[in-house]
Amino acid sequence: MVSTGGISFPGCVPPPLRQKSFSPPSAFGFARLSNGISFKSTVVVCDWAEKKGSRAVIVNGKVDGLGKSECEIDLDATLGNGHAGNSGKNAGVLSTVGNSTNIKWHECSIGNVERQSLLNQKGCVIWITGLSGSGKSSVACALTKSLYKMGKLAYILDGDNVRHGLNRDLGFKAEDRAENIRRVGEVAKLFADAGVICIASLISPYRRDRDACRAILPDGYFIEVFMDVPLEICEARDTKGLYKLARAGKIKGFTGIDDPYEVPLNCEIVLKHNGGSPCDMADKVMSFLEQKGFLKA
Ligand SMILES: Nc1ncnc2c1ncn2[C@@H]1O[C@H](COP(=O)(O)OS(=O)(=O)O)[C@@H](OP(=O)(O)O)[C@H]1O
Ligand SMILES: Nc1ncnc2c1ncn2[C@@H]1O[C@H](COP(=O)(O)OP(=O)(O)O)[C@@H](O)[C@H]1O
Repeated sequence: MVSTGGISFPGCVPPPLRQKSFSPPSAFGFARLSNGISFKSTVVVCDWAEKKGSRAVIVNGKVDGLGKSECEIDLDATLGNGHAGNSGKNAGVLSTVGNSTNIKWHECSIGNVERQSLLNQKGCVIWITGLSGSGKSSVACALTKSLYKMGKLAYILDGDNVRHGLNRDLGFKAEDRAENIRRVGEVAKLFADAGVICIASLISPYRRDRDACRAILPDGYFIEVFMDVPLEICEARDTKGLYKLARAGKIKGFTGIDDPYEVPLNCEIVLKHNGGSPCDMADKVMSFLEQKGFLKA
């Protein structure tokens, strides 16, 4: 555990920021697998293919020696020539991503670098996770106010609020929670690409779902904040009366009562329950943002 300025960094300290395009998923060229096989492909379509373990789809490509014209691989390698996203070389090439066939990424000459200079800040995702009643929304709001006072643009994606609209079709079983997190993760990524400091405040009880959101962002741009507040304290607060209902068996699958919460293992910031007011906690996140260079272009 490393501690800096009162902020705890359990496990690893996030890597230094790298200016990297948020634009995706298509690249020409030459990829290399972990087993040493190199292959030429006209297009590689994937989610952040340069990340180890990402899925990649080779369209119209040839895996040398195997002669496949279309295949799906686990990419455990780096792409030979990086993103083609802003090179313009892939004009006219259609891709397949998930169930979306024949799609093409469109680039604009105004990109996230230009938006960052406009806003004098770097967009990122601050992902606040913790039990119901742990103080997620309070910290999200306090942080937004502090940023606003500094002239920095932030936007909160609160689990409760997003469930009033975009995610109104989802319940609380594990698959629904996973889809809830996935959608919010994708929306948060768009906000970050827009240059906004996006504060996602959701219980997000499963490590795998949170890690999937981290994986779609450039390294260092997903800042996981764990509200380390014991269940007894959350339950004693019970502002909405939900714990009482859950204990009475009137709400089934309530996180912390009869549904799991997986504590983060390597988050960037831990906010302990005795760490002061929501404003004090927001200050710790502010220091982190300052230190990592997010509060300037
Ligand atoms: N079964 C169950 N378990 C947990 N929480 C429940 C449940 N049913 C309703 N609520 C209310 O929904 C809010 C959590 O929504 P999230 O979208 O953040 O949940 S999740 O991330 O999909 O797990 C949560 O809000 P917060 O108290 O702000 O966390 C609750 O008010
Ligand atoms: N740091 C804190 N210290 C004491 N009480 C807090 C703190 N943060 C939040 N609370 C209180 O706890 C309750 C739940 O906070 P909330 O932000 O709604 O949690 P969540 O969004 O995680 O459900 C509220 O009554 C809030 O005033």
